[in-house]
Amino acid sequence: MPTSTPLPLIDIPIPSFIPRISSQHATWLCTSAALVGALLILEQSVYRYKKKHLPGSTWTIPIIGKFADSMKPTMEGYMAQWNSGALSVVSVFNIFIVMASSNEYSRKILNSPSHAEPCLVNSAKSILMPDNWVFLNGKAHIEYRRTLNALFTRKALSIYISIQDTIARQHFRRWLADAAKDPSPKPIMKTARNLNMHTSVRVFCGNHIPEEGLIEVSEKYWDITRALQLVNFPLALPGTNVWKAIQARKAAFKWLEMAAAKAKIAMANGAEPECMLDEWVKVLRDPAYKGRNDFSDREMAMVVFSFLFASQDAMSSGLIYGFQHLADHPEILAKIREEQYRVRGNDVDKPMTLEMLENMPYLRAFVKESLRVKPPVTMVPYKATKPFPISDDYTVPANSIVIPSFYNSLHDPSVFPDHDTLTPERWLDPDSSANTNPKNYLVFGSGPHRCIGIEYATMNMGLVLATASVLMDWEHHLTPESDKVQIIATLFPKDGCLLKLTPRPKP
Ligand code: HEM
Repeated sequence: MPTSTPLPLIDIPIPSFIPRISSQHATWLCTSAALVGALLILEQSVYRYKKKHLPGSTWTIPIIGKFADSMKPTMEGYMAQWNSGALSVVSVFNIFIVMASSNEYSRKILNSPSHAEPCLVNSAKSILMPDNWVFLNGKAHIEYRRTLNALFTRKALSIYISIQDTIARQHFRRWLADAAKDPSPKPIMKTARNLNMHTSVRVFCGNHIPEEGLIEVSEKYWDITRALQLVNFPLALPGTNVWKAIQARKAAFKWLEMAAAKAKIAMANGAEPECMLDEWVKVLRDPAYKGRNDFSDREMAMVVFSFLFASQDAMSSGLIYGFQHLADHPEILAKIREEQYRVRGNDVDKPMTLEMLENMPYLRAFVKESLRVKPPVTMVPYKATKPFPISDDYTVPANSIVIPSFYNSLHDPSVFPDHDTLTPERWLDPDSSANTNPKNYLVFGSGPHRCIGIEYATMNMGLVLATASVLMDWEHHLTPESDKVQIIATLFPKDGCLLKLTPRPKP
């Protein structure tokens, strides 16, 4: 019997300082080793079976897979993966991941709700709360989202734009005052993030949140960004990123719920809407409105929080690269300014309106192009809910993660000649390949989960950069890291974009 057969190991002379292993122990050790060995072989076999002919490592590192790479993602690493094939695979902690890099496959994933649905990073459910609308799918998601469309109508956007204008000017005054005290170039990572957070909180909640609430939400938000990394320690133990993010969400919720309650009171008292929550309550109270109208303060807070969650990092990334691109391309900045002075009639104090923005095609083309060259979101994880026949010769196994990536679509040389060059003009010619291939523009995704905040996001980027261009001059202090990308949920210049700001004389 194998259990009673003396094992060669036991016959080897053992140094006296090593405790002698009894035959029972040895059997136990051998069985365990055999079991571990069998599991490791099984792990490799399952990986190879799922991988089939797709590019990717032939073997996966036992247990952890590509965990080390995913802890410190780099653009170069992602690009190597995307360029290895239109579909390629990796495995992290035995989670089988199919990466799609071509326009065809990326769009197919985004537009196949019966086979794949968004799967935010593991930590998202504990941060956003499991009953947040962003986790809905199918019909329930479509219906919920329809009610939220009321928050992004032209009427709603015209309320938001005046708040955005006021806040951008306040921040630029502060930026210039700080630069006057210390004129050395400073990274705009933090200042641009603060501007965005301030804008979002006031657009979403108006003055229903006091200044101290705004400060608390802004300061704690970085904890949420950190917990959004693709890979994080999964348990929310005290001190971990996810735990800190949950504390930040609790603090934000306190203020957001209060704001929802105050908006309801203000609208019941006949006030005019001054922010998104007001506008939402007003729509719900309209006798002509036929949809659901029983939104609790908590549910409204969850929606507003989902918008903050979805927008803060992407908007900051877009804005920071907007400043960097303009500084590095003075000829483009000059054209933006020319358009600004013309549309504003040389009055740089004139607040921006939707009508003015509509008369600034060059600005809009620049925003679109800047987001194309450096898309804030390069990919969105989805999960295959059942076997997903994505191509003629490959079916994504059920429960795998399947990640459409946008970078190759946005840098496809056949659609965007000179794809790495920032050329706003490509959007001004209706017959350009950029305009005749709108399906390649995946900056905001595609399909049922396509970004709901597109109009608001592009309006905000345009307004901030345009207003900055007439109030300030900025010089980019180049470092060896300026053109390198760091990925903190979204893309940022590795050196944080160091700018030297000075006030710009009025025309
Ligand atoms: C430059 C800024 C932004 C970028 C690049 C961006 C990009 C994206 C992308 C790529 C998606 C996933 C789409 C998909 O799966 O097909 C998304 C979803 C979403 N975005 Fe944005 N976004 C931005 C700003 C905003 C803003 C300002 C808001 C809210 C005010 C917002 C709210 C959302 C929401 C709620 C979703 C999920 C929609 C759903 O599941 O139905 N985003 N965004």
